[in-house]
Amino acid sequence: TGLSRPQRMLKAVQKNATKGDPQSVIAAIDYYCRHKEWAMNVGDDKGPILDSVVSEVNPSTALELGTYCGYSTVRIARLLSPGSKLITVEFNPAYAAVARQIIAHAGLQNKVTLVEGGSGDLIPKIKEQFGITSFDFVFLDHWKDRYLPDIKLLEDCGLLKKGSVLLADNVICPGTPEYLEYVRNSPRYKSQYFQSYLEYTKAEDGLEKSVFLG
Ligand SMILES: C[S@@+](CC[C@H](N)C(=O)[O-])C[C@H]1O[C@@H](n2cnc3c(N)ncnc32)[C@H](O)[C@@H]1O
Ligand SMILES: O=C(c1ccccc1)c1ccc(O)c(O)c1[N+](=O)[O-]
Ligand SMILES: [Mg+2]
Repeated sequence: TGLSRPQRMLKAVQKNATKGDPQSVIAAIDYYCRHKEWAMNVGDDKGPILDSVVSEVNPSTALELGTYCGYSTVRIARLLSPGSKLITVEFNPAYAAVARQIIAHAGLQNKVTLVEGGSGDLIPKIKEQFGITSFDFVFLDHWKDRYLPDIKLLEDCGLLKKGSVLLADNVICPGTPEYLEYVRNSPRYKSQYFQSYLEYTKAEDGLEKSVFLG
């Protein structure tokens, strides 16, 4: 049956992107997904919004839930200051294998720790395994029904502090109604919606930025 979609994406990166150049990796993936075959990367409409929030927060510690092929991992890691760390979580081993190669092609492997496993299993182990006391920034982009349970888990594990920023993809399409209701009505969060488009399409989608108030 040949190569998988992630493997075809990896080939496009290896063919068209310059090793050690994150911007060319991002451009190669966006070109492939816009002109050859759609894939569920945050993409080049929402990507600049992600970039602006990451740059504003300038996190020392960052967490990404849902790696897939590593597109948003590269977007985030390329903006991190020296010594900052991004942990990204992916429970599909085939996707994780492709992501490692794409992250390496961008030359960002020293800034990124890719953990294979489920977010629900990993989050409670983060403090002991990585010596991280809290996250400055969290990008939520895994299965949409996991957003709410996982932020509650982050709260309960004491991994959020006053000022921690959560940025959630797909709050309109496919949609995350329970998560939105929670962060928009909880006194513990200050939320803001950034309207955009579902990656590589004209459908509406957007990102929700929520600041933890402690
Ligand atoms: C939309 S894709 C991630 C896209 C990526 N953030 C980007 O923008 O390039 C969602 C990914 O989350 C993974 N995933 C879903 N639920 C998960 C969970 N509970 N723990 C870890 N990975 C999960 C899926 O296997 C899939 O690769
Ligand atoms: O759920 C889908 C989906 C549903 C149906 C078919 C393909 C993808 C999706 C669509 C756009 C996203 O940005 C995204 O993060 C996801 N996801 O899987 O997490
Ligand atoms: Mg998404």
